[in-house]
Amino acid sequence: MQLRGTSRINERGHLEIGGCDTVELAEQFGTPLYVMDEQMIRSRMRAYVEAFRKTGLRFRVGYASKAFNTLAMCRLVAEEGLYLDVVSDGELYTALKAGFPPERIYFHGNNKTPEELDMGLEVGIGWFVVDNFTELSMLDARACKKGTIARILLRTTPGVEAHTHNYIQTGQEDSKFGFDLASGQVHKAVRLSLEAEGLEPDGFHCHIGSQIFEADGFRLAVRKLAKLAEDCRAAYGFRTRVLNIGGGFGIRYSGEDRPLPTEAYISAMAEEIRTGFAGVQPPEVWVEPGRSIVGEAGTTLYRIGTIKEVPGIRKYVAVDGGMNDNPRPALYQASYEAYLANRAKEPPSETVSVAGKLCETGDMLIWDLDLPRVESGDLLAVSCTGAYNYSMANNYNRLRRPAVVFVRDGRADLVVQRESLEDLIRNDRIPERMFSPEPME
Ligand SMILES: Cc1ncc(COP(=O)(O)O)c(C=O)c1O
Ligand SMILES: N[C@@H](CCCC[NH3+])C(=O)O
Repeated sequence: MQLRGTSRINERGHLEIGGCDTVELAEQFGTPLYVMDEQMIRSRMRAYVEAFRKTGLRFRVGYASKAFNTLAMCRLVAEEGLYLDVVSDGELYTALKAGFPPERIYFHGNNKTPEELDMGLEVGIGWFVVDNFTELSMLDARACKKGTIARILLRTTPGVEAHTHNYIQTGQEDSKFGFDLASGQVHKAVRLSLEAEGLEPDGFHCHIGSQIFEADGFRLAVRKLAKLAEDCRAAYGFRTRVLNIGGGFGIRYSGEDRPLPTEAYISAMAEEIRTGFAGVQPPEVWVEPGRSIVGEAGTTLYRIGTIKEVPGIRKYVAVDGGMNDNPRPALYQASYEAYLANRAKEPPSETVSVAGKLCETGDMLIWDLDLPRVESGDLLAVSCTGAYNYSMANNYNRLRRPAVVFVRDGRADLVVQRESLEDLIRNDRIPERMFSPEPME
């Protein structure tokens, strides 16, 4: 059992997070419940800032809010002084409602709608990360119409694709995101944005993948962008002020995962920046981690309900949530670790598989998990659910999305209320014609 952040096992043999007994949290807030270790989130953010400070480079750390975006989370990011990456009007709206300074927000996405561009311009966000030529001209036109100038980064597809354990160099990258580097698309984008009256290009962005465990892919991406920056300086006199290397830093979901320490990723990038910009002022370097800020700080508490044994084959224990609150196992075959929060000191004595409660055979959260003898009513804690769980949760089977609490120093604060049955039908309408007096056949 790996205890992360402020997690520990208390005298009662219960899992405790942020000084709060999880058995009590489950009683107070119900289950399923997302528990977020606030101190751990903050220290993950500070780890990036510290790692960059040591490099001596100018830098910015952004938080990719797609990983977990709520009012309280945006407020926390604001307090920590980070930038915020949003990809929709919904994420932007949440940030603004949380009082996040718009000038520290930047807008991603491969198909921002005209309304989203207008919203960003209206509230004065810091940057748009322009993804394609359609967006380039649309943003220019809309900025001109408003009599303003939009600062932009150009999203590039550098031809580096990183996966958990390795990276590949691709030629003409087949991706829906960004301007392709190999074919020269990005050069055309630089020229167009320099000519555009409503745009001010500040630099480049790339994102090479997610859950990455080595620095080589990031090194190569920096080398490619440094070369691009030099080519654009030589060709158009364009000075790259910002290089955003994206997110994707891996975390440890289970024993096999071996992420590098944050400092190792950042110092590797910094080395490439210094080499790539030798003799000239290096740009400000940005990263935008999501998963590695919140992933390991989240734990989901489930109540175990039914138990079914298929003799000689497998024992299924079912929890009161499933692929609606954590779609990652079903979507990506993601694996998770879990333990009994109410009997955390007991050694494992059986192997079970954890099923969700949804009407899908694929609704399995964990296969072959070693636990003490499980009983109905036990509390299961699944760790590392802070990223892409709440944010990807849905109402399949009309299940209600769980509540979220932030825990810290023995305090538990409800930051997202559990959905109610009423919430589920709030936006439903029955057409008037269905109220017709004629009897239904
Ligand atoms: C453009 C961009 N930036 C940042 C991220 C965050 O990635 P991660 O959560 O793996 O750090 C993503 C998601 O993969 C992304 O698409
Ligand atoms: N949602 C994915 C990652 C995609 C990140 C967005 N580019 C996950 O849960 O791992």
